[in-house]
Amino acid sequence: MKAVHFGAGNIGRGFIGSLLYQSGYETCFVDVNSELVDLLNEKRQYTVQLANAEHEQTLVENVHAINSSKDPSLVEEVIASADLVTAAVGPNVLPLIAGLIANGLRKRITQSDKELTIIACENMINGSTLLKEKVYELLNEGEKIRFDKQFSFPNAAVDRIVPNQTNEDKLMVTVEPFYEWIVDESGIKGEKPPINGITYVPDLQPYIERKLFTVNTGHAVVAYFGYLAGIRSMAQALENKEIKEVIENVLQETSRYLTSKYGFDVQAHSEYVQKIINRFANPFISDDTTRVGRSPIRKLKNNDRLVRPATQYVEMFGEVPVNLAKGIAAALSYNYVEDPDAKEIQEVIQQKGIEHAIELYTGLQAGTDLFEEVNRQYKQMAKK
Ligand SMILES: NC(=O)c1ccc[n+]([C@@H]2O[C@H](COP(=O)([O-])OP(=O)(O)OC[C@H]3O[C@@H](n4cnc5c(N)ncnc54)[C@H](O)[C@@H]3O)[C@@H](O)[C@H]2O)c1
Ligand SMILES: O=P(O)(O)OC[C@@H](O)[C@@H](O)[C@H](O)[C@H](O)CO
Repeated sequence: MKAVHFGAGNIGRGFIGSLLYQSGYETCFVDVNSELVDLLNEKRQYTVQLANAEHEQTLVENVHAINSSKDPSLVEEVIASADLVTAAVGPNVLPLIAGLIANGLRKRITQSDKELTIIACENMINGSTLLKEKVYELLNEGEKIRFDKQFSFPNAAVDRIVPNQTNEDKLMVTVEPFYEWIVDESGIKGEKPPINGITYVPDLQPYIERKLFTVNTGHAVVAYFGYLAGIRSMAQALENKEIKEVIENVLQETSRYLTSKYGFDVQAHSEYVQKIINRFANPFISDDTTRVGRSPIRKLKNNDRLVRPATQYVEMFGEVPVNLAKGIAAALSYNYVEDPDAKEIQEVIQQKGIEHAIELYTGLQAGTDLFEEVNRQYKQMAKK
């Protein structure tokens, strides 16, 4: 079986590539990083190391790579004959790979009527749907009808902490032992991709919200408060009593929303939350607050990990989640100059004021209780 995976980065090699290999796939990575592509083609294998006391290592074999900036037509060819296409490039990059996927699928329909599943493995709600929309924007009406018959873009939730890598071996990836890959099975055309480790569910919404509004909400809050406290290590940030308290309070709010909305068992959910906080503190993993806090404009969007659970909470309980509001204020305060999003937010705040920035980045309306709470918390933080 042949898989094409866009993005040979942390999660691409450390999680998706590894599971694909264990499931019998030969994987072609597609990336724009020449160094990575060349190394993958030279070695044809890489090591995944677990961040635990044993530092267990496994070899991932049967891999090669294509540089899509140099050889786009090769990418289209491999898509035409693939058994699976996956991507983990970041939500903002999905539109940039849509053209290659559209052309690869166009080529495929001239060669066979075999179905194909395309899965975006990004930290966002409806990632594959976004990718599909971007692909379909490039099609004519006839192609859309044909694509609908043959291709599916099921949404997914992926969970495994893979920090930025500092290993001497540039292909080796250190990953946490835990992983979860949940895929929406409704609408898959043909056979569900046989991947050991995927859990197929009939409705992804509870799972993606549970993951994004627990793992990623909690992670982002620790990252922003950690950075603001001058701490660069995620594990160290969690040793700070105030930050630990903030994350616990924030996750109590998201837990109240998630258990009420989806009926998750309260005790089981509380264990899930505790397990996640322990994962963040894994002493064998070295993760940076600036990786976890990266791209705050994306993270502040109204359907992402901070604002979405907050607005849902207001809608469901008629109360303002003050801790989530504090997390949003911390994201707006994040002033790491090497992050282009953080830099832009700080410039907008300086030039146009915090009220303008809250409206612009979160979509919250001035005058609403949530907006005013974020504004109040931001100003309180700025005084410190
Ligand atoms: N690292 C994690 O812990 C983790 C866990 C779950 C989900 N994710 C999600 O996976 C996605 C990737 O995250 P990551 O941490 O692996 O990032 P990363 O930066 O390590 O990897 C992204 C890769 O995509 C490549 N890329 C960029 N533009 C491209 C293009 N046009 N075509 C092909 N490749 C391109 C980059 O060169 C890089 O190798 C993000 O959406 C992230 O939220 C990450
Ligand atoms: O990848 P991002 O920027 O959306 O979020 C940063 C981290 O929270 C994220 O990469 C986690 O490590 C991952 O989602 C764990 O499953």
